[in-house]
Amino acid sequence: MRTAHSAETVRAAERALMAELPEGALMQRAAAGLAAACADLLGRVYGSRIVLLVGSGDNGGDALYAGARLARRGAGATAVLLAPERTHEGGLAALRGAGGQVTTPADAGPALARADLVLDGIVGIGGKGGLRPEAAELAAAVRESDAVVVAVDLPSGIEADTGEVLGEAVRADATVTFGTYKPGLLIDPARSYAGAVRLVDIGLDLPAVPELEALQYADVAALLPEPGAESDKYRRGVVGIAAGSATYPGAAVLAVAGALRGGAGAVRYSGPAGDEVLARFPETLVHAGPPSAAGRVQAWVVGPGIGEDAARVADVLAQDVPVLVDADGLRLADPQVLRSRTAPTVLTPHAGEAAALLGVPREEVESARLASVRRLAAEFSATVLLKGSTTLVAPADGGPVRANPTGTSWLATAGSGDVLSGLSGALLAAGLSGVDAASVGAYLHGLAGRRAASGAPASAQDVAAAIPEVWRDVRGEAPA
Ligand SMILES: NC(=O)C1=CN([C@@H]2O[C@H](COP(=O)(O)OP(=O)(O)OC[C@H]3O[C@@H](n4cnc5c(N)ncnc54)[C@H](O)[C@@H]3O)[C@@H](O)[C@H]2O)[C@@H](O)CC1
Ligand SMILES: Nc1ncnc2c1ncn2[C@@H]1O[C@H](COP(=O)(O)OP(=O)(O)O)[C@@H](O)[C@H]1O
Ligand SMILES: [K+]
Repeated sequence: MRTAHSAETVRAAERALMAELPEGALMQRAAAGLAAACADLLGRVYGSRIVLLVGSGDNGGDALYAGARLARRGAGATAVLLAPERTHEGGLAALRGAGGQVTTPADAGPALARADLVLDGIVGIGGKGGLRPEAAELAAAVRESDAVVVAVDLPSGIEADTGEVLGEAVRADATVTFGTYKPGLLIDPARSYAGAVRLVDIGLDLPAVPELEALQYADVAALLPEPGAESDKYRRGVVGIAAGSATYPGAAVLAVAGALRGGAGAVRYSGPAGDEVLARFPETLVHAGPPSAAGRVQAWVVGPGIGEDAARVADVLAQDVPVLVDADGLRLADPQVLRSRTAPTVLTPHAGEAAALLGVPREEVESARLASVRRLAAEFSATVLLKGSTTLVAPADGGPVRANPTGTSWLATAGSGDVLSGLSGALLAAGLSGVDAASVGAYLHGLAGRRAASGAPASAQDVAAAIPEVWRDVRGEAPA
């Protein structure tokens, strides 16, 4: 599991550790890791030209000490000081001692134009609000340079705790972060400014429960359901799909397509698109009546393409089994009923649906995804999966939010959300908790999207068809 902690948590851990270490030792650990990462990226340090963007705090200090280490190995280093009178003293002395030069933002153009590598030490976890004008101009100037840009701790201008980007920010090719990931490094829009992120251990003792986490291959492999010798289709879990309408039969087909690949023992379909579902997937158990009359089901998916059929949504929500509500179902569900359910409920809105549920503009959800998903989970006492460029999953009980690391913008294709709802619903039926079903579903869905697309457009059906391959990959099994 990759874990991320807030700036406040990091500061508390730093204080505790600094009390036990000699003055400056922690910063030296950070600078050593940073310099090593830069050396890797440069390939050859001797003779390379590096520019350090140095703000007024310790983030600038890290850049200066790392620059001094690289200068001692033969790099030409120039520090651009944003606040010459408030620059980290020790760091500046070290850089000068190693033969580094100093300049001002106004005169930085020629050095930036020649640079092989730019180290962004404008601001780290001490940043507040958008970059101030001079820093913002420097961030914009870096974009014009051909140099490799390495952010110190995080790209200056992103909000460490939320992933918001308030105005101009440094666009990095790589970020070297200290002690732990910061939530903003895992959440869009900020994540897309960070490039490849490398974590440098500086010995912090961090709380076991992080603010944010991201599943990795091994975590997902451990959670995937696997039939045992005594399994039958009911023990593996039966997932019910209440989706589709005369107008949108395809949503039913796609949700069933996702569900059939999700590890449940059987898929029941309830709704008016039974013929279309059977034509494509004869293994589906199709029922014409209301969902509650469809027979035994361990979890329901309700909503994709259901049109205005509020009665079908209410019928599903009244059942005392886990329910995943998506698409039209989110609009038709009675909020009071959602809140009062005792079996697990999973809501899977995209930003527009989330905005409608919260009664705020869509842009507000998109710019503050972490706060929005937490608020939804609290307001509806449900696990909430917020779709988008970084899919986030918030548990109903306020625990750590999960950020999905596998997304791809190729998934932004009609019907791919229906596949996700079926897949996650099947995982719910197989016995995973709401948070695990939603986050494992998003993980596999993202990988399947990448696999199906491989650089060219893929349809939602292709995404569903790629799920078995990525399932095998995650479990480390070679294809038969
Ligand atoms: N505290 C520690 O022990 C360690 C800290 N480390 C580094 O120290 C950083 C935190 O240092 P600081 O607490 O000094 O804070 P920062 O250096 O992140 O930022 C604070 C400084 O930036 C300026 N600033 C704040 N918001 C700004 C904005 N919007 N635009 C322009 N300037 C802005 C402030 O005036 C202040 O001087 C970490 O991100 C990390 O890089 C590492 O060296 C590891 C050890
Ligand atoms: N820019 C993006 N980057 C990565 N994934 C995205 C992006 N935009 C959408 N997605 C994903 O694509 C899927 C689309 O789902 P949804 O919005 O419900 O569409 P539909 O209703 O057409 O199926 C979701 O899994 C979502 O997370
Ligand atoms: K920075």
